Amino acid sequence: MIKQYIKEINAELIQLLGKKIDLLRGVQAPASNAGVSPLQEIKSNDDNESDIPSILNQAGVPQFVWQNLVINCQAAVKSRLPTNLQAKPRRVTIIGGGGMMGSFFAQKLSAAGHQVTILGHDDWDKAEELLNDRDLVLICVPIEYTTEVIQKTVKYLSPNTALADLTSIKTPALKTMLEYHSGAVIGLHPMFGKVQSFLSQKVVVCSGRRDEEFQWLLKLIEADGGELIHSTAEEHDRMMVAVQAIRQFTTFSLGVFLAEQELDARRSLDFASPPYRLQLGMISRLLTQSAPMVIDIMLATTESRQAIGKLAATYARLAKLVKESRREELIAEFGAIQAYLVPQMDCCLTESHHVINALSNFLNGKRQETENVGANRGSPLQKEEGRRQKAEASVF
Ligand SMILES: O=C(O)C(=O)C[C@]1(C(=O)O)C=C[C@@H](O)C=C1
Repeated sequence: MIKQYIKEINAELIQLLGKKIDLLRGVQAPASNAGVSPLQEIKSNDDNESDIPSILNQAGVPQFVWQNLVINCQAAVKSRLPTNLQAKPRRVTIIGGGGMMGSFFAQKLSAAGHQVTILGHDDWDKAEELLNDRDLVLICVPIEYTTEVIQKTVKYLSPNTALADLTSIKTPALKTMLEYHSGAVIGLHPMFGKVQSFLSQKVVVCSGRRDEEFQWLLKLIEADGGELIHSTAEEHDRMMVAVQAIRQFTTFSLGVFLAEQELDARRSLDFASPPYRLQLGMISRLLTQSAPMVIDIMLATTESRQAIGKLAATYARLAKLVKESRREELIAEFGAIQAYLVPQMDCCLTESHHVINALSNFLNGKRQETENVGANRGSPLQKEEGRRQKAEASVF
């Protein structure tokens, strides 16, 4: 009885969500002659959202449930943007297509109807066949081999083949591609590790030559919800000092330090605040990446090596203040970064609230699961309650 009722509610919810997503897709349309797009119209009407907290309250729906729904609807709207991907199937070879990023691109390109071949490191005897007459060759090998592989690859390419690479440092790769290949060239850097789709992920695009020959590929990324960031290779590499080298060094060195201290990480998690959990999460994530890639990103440019050296000097200066208990000076340091960084980073604060909310939801789900399993091991009464909770959870 209850099961049937929940099924009906689910069906109603799904229908309504479908309606909302379709409607939002419709309002993504550009501005009409009157000059205001439907999306601008919705955004300008703040009253739309102002009564939501009280409606949620009356219905007994926690705020986070609603927030997650809103975010996921927005993601669905983006990922379902109409595309013209079916236009023309391309012949693509991915060099290094067996790695995480290479196989991600291989899967996305195949799913969009393109003919994808992989050239792995043991396949160079078949290079002639695998690289000849391609629309696109995508180089996706570790940073340390990129330049060498580009030089090896171009010998097999016709000027009609477009050449792109996905490496994390763009200046040397783009320079080598332009120097050795006379056809279309572009440098791409997907700013993510393991993901299921391009949704809300950024891909940096560094123009090389005849960008128009890559439009079908860039559209494919956008149609899957990705965001393209156009930049020169030099600007990209400068930005990577903060975005990658410094951040990875900070995470890496914290990991090294915690291991040196023989931290009982598992036990510490029993006491963990959400930010501490996230910090350990970042270390774990770093450790799933390839060690040479992480280290090569830190060593990539003179600027990144120098910046890491300066960071160490800042640590040393602040550590001295801490060691000597110079409280007022440390508070002044805090004030200085508040004044400089806070006005530039308000969106990051909001995002951190979302991440922490999502983490709390996830942990809550896990705790309920454990309690259910525990209940299954208990008395007949506890077992019955456990079964009931489990059945409810699976129906929903
Ligand atoms: O772990 C992640 O999700 C990452 O974003 C990985 C990450 C990064 O650390 O910035 C690693 C290397 C790539 O060049 C891009 C992204």
